[in-house]
Amino acid sequence: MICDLLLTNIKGLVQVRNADFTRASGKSMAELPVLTDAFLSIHQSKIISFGSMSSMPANLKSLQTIDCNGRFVFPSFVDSHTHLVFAASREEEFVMKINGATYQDIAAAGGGILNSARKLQTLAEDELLERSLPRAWEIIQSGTGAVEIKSGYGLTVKDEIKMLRVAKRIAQHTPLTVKTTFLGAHAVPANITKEAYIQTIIQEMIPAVAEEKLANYIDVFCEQGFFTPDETEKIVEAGKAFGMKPRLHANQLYNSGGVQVGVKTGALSVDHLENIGPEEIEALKKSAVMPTALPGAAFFLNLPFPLGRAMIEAGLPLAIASDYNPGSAPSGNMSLMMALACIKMKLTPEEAINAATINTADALELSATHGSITAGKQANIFITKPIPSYAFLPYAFGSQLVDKVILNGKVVSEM
Ligand SMILES: N=CN[C@@H](CCC(=O)O)C(=O)O
Ligand SMILES: [Zn+2]
Repeated sequence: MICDLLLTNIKGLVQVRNADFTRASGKSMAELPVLTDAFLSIHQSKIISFGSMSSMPANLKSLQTIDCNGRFVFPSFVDSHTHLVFAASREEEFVMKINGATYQDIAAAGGGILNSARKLQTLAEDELLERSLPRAWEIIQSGTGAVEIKSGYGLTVKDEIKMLRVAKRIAQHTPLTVKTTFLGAHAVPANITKEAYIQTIIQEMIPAVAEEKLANYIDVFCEQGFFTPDETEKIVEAGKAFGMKPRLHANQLYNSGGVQVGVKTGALSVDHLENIGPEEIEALKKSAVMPTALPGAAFFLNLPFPLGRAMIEAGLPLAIASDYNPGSAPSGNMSLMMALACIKMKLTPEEAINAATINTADALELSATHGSITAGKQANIFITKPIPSYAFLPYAFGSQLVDKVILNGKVVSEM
């Protein structure tokens, strides 16, 4: 028996699942199967076999072997919500926030999303790619193997198309698995009424995006001051007619009806959820929508953290993603997101790991290939530095504990 790559003496092989396990919910969020003193074999970009060292076949030969003594092996993170294609950072707004301005104050002063749009509109597609690729490599090095990337800083037909083309080109220039989302309804540009902009989204942007097959999904920033639930529904239904399934920005700044419209339109996920209550939890319980917390954004904007514990105790699944963007979450580090979920939302390490791997894979329709250590799945994994336990990853917040990254069966990053 021969394989391309063999990992031996793994202290803990984390998130070992059968192929039919696709989503952790309620009490099962607390269950995290871990195999101790394990091996894992990889061939032609897939996980072929794994088990305890004592059961490793004597005739298993490999072209390359990595001794993982003292180290844990995780499935790569799946980051199901990012805006990592952008032109430039926004530290000037960071300082305004420190001095007391709210997200809404900054948006009203022409900052926020419109600030990012102005910067992006002046860039050529290749330049935007050049600026975005280092962020893609940065998240690879911190353990992410699959990522969702949204448009929404273009806000004109040509600039939204440009953003989505760049998002798709990231998949050609890196080993990341990329899913793309059209978010033309992120903000209303200054030079057009909201009504006219919604018409542009529906009549021009969605058909153009669909024509070039640039987006898997459609998203709307359903929020007071941005798009109402009725407008959200109208835009989402127009996207669905072109084969784009919905996922929504919901209940970030206010309890503004995003969760309910997500449930009504059959969204794959409703993301943010800083402002929900019992009614939203009840609505989610009657649906298959994946509630997704973005703890980095709640942290950066000093918003209330989503009621993670309450959602899990209500029997719901929960996913966590980074929201990597220049305005509300300038970090794509999923270990940090897990730490925030544990510290601020009272998730246990097991719950946080499920939320950042198997559940985000489900939210991105990647369960067949990503999100767990399962024979036949894509060999997307990372090897930690020597650490005492898997819980050390969310515990030691801010430390870089990802040592080697293996994507599609190949070592792509080594510290
Ligand atoms: N809230 C809407 N969109 C982003 C922030 C965008 C920005 O401020 O640039 C978010 O998810 O937080
Ligand atoms: Zn977002």
